[in-house]
Order: sequence, then C-alpha cells, then structure tokens
Amino acid sequence: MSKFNIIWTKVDEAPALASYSLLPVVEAFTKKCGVDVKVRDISLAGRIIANFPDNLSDDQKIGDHLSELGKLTQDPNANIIKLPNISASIPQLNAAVKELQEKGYNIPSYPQEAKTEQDSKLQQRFANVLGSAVNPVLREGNSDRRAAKSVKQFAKRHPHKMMKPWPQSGSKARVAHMSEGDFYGSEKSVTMENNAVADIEFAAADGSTKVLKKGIKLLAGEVADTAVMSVKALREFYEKEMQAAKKDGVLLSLHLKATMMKISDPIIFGHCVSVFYKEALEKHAAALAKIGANVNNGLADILEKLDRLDDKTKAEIEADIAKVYDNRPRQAMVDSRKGITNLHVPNNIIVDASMPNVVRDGGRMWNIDDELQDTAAMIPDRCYATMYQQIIEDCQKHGQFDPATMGSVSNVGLMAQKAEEYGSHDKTFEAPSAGTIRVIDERGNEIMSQTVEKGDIFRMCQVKDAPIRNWVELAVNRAKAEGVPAVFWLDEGRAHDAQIISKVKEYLPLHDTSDIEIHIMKPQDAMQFSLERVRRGLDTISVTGNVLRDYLTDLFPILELGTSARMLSVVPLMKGGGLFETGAGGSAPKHVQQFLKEGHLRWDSLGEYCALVPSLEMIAQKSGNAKAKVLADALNEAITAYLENSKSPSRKVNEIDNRGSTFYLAMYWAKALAAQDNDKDLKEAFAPAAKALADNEAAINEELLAAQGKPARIGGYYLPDPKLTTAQMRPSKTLNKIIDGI
Ligand SMILES: NC(=O)C1=CN([C@@H]2O[C@H](COP(=O)(O)OP(=O)(O)OC[C@H]3O[C@@H](n4cnc5c(N)ncnc54)[C@H](OP(=O)(O)O)[C@@H]3O)[C@@H](O)[C@H]2O)C=CC1
Ligand SMILES: O=C(O)CCC(=O)C(=O)O
Ligand SMILES: [Mg+2]
Repeated sequence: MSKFNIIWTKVDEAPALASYSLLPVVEAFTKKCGVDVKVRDISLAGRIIANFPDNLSDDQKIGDHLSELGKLTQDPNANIIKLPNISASIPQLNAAVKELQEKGYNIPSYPQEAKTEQDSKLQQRFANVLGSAVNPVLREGNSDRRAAKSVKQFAKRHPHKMMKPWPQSGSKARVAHMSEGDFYGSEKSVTMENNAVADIEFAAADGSTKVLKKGIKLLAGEVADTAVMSVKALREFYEKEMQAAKKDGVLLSLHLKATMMKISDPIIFGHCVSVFYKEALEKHAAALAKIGANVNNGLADILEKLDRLDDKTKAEIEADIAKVYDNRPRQAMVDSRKGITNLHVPNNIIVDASMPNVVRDGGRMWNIDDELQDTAAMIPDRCYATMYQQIIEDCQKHGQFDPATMGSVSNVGLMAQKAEEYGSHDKTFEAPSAGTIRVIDERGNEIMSQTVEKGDIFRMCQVKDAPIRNWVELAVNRAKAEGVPAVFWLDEGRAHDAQIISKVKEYLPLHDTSDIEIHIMKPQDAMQFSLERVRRGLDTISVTGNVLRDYLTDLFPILELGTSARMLSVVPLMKGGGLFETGAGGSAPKHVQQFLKEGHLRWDSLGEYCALVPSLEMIAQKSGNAKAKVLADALNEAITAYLENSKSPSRKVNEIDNRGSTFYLAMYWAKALAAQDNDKDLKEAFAPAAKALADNEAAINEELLAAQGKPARIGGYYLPDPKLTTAQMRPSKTLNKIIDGI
C-alpha cells in the first residue's frame, strides 16, 4: 500500500495558508482508506534553503524535495497534488532571501551583477530557484485543463457577477503588438533528422566567437527553433505606442510573463521602463548606474535605490521622474491608492491573468483616479498578441459574454518534457554585441543561425517528438469523450507551428477520428471559431502549445467561472503516474495582503478539492483500493453541495472565508460518506463526524468568524511560522476536535 501515497506540495502565499486548514481534513479522511499524505516542500523559501545548505545548521536544512519529485514523475505510481507556487522574479527572490537572512539563515544575497567569477557561480545557483523553476520539472506529461461538469453547470446557474459591460460603441481598447523585428517575424524552425548534440555559439562582427551554451541534446524527430527580438524595433514600438496612447487618451499597459519567461521578459519589460521614463533616466544615467538601479526590476527598484544618493540628487531625479508623467500617457495601475503602476515591478502584471481582466472589465483597466478606463494593452510579440486583439474586437462588436449561457473552452496543452519553454530557461541570451548566434552540431554543421545587434534577445526552444504524439492522442481522446470539436491553434505562417502542423497531420491518422471534428487554425481564427460557439452556448476544445495553454486556461475560466481557481487541471504523466494541479491560476499575493490586514482569506480552495478527486480515483484504479473510490465519489458529492449551497469564500471580511469553506467541504464529505452504502467501514467511521459537524455548525461558524476582523500574525511572508499560521488557520477548537477525532 505504501506505493500509493499522495504527495501534497507545500507552496507559498494564499494556497500555502489554505493548506494549513485543508490538509488536516484531507489526512483525516484519506487515512481511513489506508492512504498516507506526504508533504513535500516546493515553496520559494524551501527551494532557496535546499539549494544553499552550505552554511545552515541541521535544523534549518530542507532536502531537495523538488528534485526528488522530479524523479518521482518517472514512477508509474506517482500521485502528486501540485498547488501553485511562486515563480519568482528577481524582486521576489530578493525579498525571500532577505526574510530568510533576517530569520538567521546564512544564505548569500543574489548578486545583481556578475562582477566576479564567484558572482556568476552564485547567479547560476540561484537560477535553480528563479522564475518558473518548479513546473517544468514536474510536468512530465501534457496538460488537460477543463471545468468539471458540475462546476460549469453551477457557474451557469449562478453566474458570477464580475463581468462588466463593454461600451456599446466607442471602446478604444486595443492590443498593440509589433509588426516586425519580433520573435514571430524572425523565427526559424527545423525538425531534426538525426540525434545531435548542439552548442549555441556567438560569432561577433569582429570575428571572435564565444560558446553561450554547450551540449544541448537534440533527438531525431525533435522540433528545434530559434528567434530574435530586435531591441531597436522593440524600443521604436514602445515609443510609437506611448505616443499613440497619449494622443488617443487611453491608458497604457504592458502585459508580459516575466516570471515564467524569466530571461527574455524582464529585459523586454526593462526596455519599456527605460523608454517610458527616457527623459529622466537618460539625464541621470551616470548617477543611476552608480547605485546599480536596474530597469529590468521596474521603477520600484530605481526609486528604492535613490536612497543611496545624496538628498539633493535624489530630489532632482524624483522631480524629473515626476515630470515624465506630463508628456506620457496615463499608465494602468496595479494599486492606484499606493501609486503602484504597471511598470513598478516585473511580476505584477502577468499576461495570463491580466488580459482576462481587461476583457472582463470591458476593455478597461484602473487609472490613477481609481476609475476604469480604456486601455491599449501592449503585448509586443505577435506569436500570441493577435488572439487577444481578436477577443477584444469580438466584444466590441457583440458586447460582454454572459456566464449564464456561454459555452466552455477547455484545453489540451503541449508541455511535457519542457516543451516550448520559451525564453524561460537556459537557451535565451542577450546579444553581447552585433554578430551572429548559431546553433551548431558536434561536427560543426550549422543547424540554424540568427543575425543580432547588441542587446537583441535570442531564444532557442525545443519540443521532443514523444510529447507531441502524446498530445495529439490526448486531444483525440478528449474530443471523443466530450463529443465537441477540437481545434489545434497553430499558425502555418509561423516557422515553429508549421513544423508542428506537419507532425499533427502525420499523427492524427494513427487514431480513429471518423466520429470527431478536428480543425487546425491560426490563433486569431481559432479564437473567432471558439467565440462564435461560446456565444451560442457550445463547448470547444482548444489544443495548443505551452504558451497558449497558459494563456487560455486563465482567459476562459476567468470569463466563464470568475476565476481559474475552479479548474480541474490534470497532467497525465507520460510514464503512467498523475500530477494533479490545482486550478490554473497563481498564488494570489493580494489575498495574503488582505489576510494579514484583516484576517480574512478569500482564496477559494475549490481547485484543491477538485484535484483530490482524480488523485483518489487513480489510487482506486491502480491499487484496487475500493475505499479510495468511495472517498472520491463522496468528495465529488461534497463539491456539488459546496457549490449549490454557496459556500465559496466571500471577498469581504467578516463573511465566510477559506477556513469556513473548508469546514463545509469536510461536513459535506463526511455526510456523503455516512450516507453511502458501498463501504460499511467508511459509513461507520464517518457517521459520528458527520453528525458532530452538522450539530456544531453554528458554533464552528462563530469561532471561525471571531478570528476575522483583525490583523493576522503569521510571522513571515515567504517562510511563515508554522505554529502561528496553524493557530490562524485552525481557529475553531470545536472543528479541530472533530477533525482530529476522525
Ligand atoms: N501554476 C503555478 O504555479 C502558477 C504560479 N503563479 C505565481 O502566482 C503569483 C501571482 O500571480 P498572478 O498572475 O498575480 O496570479 P494569481 O492567480 O495569483 O492572482 C490573480 C487573481 O486571480 C484570482 N484567483 C486566483 N486564484 C484564486 C483562488 N484560488 N481563489 C480566488 N481567487 C483566485 C484572484 O482574483 P481576485 O483578486 O480578483 O479575487 C487573484 O487576485 C506569482 O508569483 C506567479 O509566479 C502564477 C500562475 C501559475
Ligand atoms: O510556471 C509558471 O510560472 C506559471 C505557470 C502557469 O501560469 C500555468 O501553468 O498556468
Ligand atoms: Mg497560467
């Protein structure tokens, strides 16, 4: 039986807090069917500690749980519940290291610049914890994300109220993208004929060469591509759009994925900061360089470091920055009350979650006066920007979507074996000077090359053949199971997609597709096709690469269900195990701020509840543990009751929050177990708890609500104190006694 444990991941921010109340419930229930829940730490703090054990005491050390789980994904019995973790930008990493240092952990600071060999080595070590460092390790399978039937039905019956109308006429919202010089325009792609071991080499215009990356293994049948973002074209694009937004009186916003695309996107972000604040930053370039201010970390980094200057220079720079706003368009605000703009830090506006809000809010974002205003949303690269423009145009024509009637767009996403990890990893570089960046095989033959100017961003990416085959098969299976059309969002005009299209055309005939409808369309057309069906209440499956997987699995859930937290997010591992991700969104830092301020946690753990169902089902199916199946069925019933009785957390203090929601889930789960007749032991085991939970409903609610309305002390942000956090997240003695007594 020990082989059939569930791994529960310890993460950060809101889902980590939520686990403090949910995990004791899960453990109490699963132990009755002989399943242990083991916790493995993949939090940002945990990963930093695991990577820098050198100067830590034994009680401070944490093992490298991420690598351990990476290995586990190769085990056919792997059963991992993966909660969303922080993919840290540099400001987040700095903050986490600072907190650990203050707590007595002797961990080095992240070197902002690699001035010495030692700095470079440290930076390399930190690369293991920076950005999207967890998901690619665990995602050894493709992705199947959809709303469970019960969740979608519930959303239609009780439509969320977050949708704001689109102005009937005169909406000036738009997506602004480049028309040349971007990754889309420069992409080259090949399907490898033979295995190869490649290097990425930079050849400078003066003839000197430098190896940027050695020993990239490429397998026959693998698709490899390279692309370049021209920094000159990018900066011209920003300048043009800033002027256009100013002229048109719209807000300016930038939407990137600096956390996941951890090398390319902070640079793309930094150019936007430097173009926007050009007048001030160029005037004071020397002083700013001296204090190490880095535009890639956002305006916040510059403002903070001004303290290192004398008062007079500081005041002068601040005044010049303030002057910039007279000539530039108004910026979209992240927090207008605190004056935090879209260009403050690179991790505040993450495109997958930020663009759906633009659509939800009628093409608008918040301005400095705390009002919604039409926005020009800059998404520089055309690979994905165009499909967002399509949905904006659709709304401008047909108005806002109606969650009560709209159809669903689920997703089958290609991501196994680090497929299409664009810009996020070890094959993205900023060109040191003008020249050529070449990918060459071990015999020196050129596979691909790109011409670059100084500062251009070069990226290479890979997709292995086996994941593509698996993805096509998964798409066919989903289309059969749902009986709705599946659309491959692939653009013949894009080099990479053209290679993938020929593979899709090769692999589709390996399956019986006679009874299903399959299309291949470029993203704009696929969007239009899907939206037209959505408006008629019809469902469609989007079959996409990794990036569109990420974008669409926030976009449609946020429109349909109000949040991507309500998604079922399954990763059937290629070796046979299961990775069950919870929701499709992130770790909601805003929720933690509210919790710390007023003791109310509005995180909805529905994603966690939903993920546990297939996890238990997998155990039942693999081990013949019939009790696990009874537990899964009862949990399904409990989720339906949870939704029908509106027990999701409220957004407002002194109303039900995450802790109350988890109490109700436990009560409904116990009730369903007590009511079933398939397993007598479970019936008897849960009957007393079901009764006690129901009898004490009022008392428990009272105790849980009494914990709200005041600041919550948990002793840290990245590494909260377990005792303090437990006290905050389990404040009902009555509830604890019943759960611990099961
Ligand atoms: N899979 C992963 O591991 C992922 C991790 N991340 C990480 O998350 C952090 C924040 O990213 P960000 O893009 O701001 O996205 P978040 O998804 O954390 O937040 C966006 C908004 O989505 C809503 N939301 C998301 N999940 C829930 C939930 N369970 N219950 C209720 N509402 C929810 C909230 O909206 P509202 O406030 O309006 O209620 C929230 O403010 C980053 O550090 C990022 O790296 C991001 C994406 C995926
Ligand atoms: O890995 C990440 O940083 C984010 C992943 C994500 O947003 C997703 O998978 O939906
Ligand atoms: Mg996402």
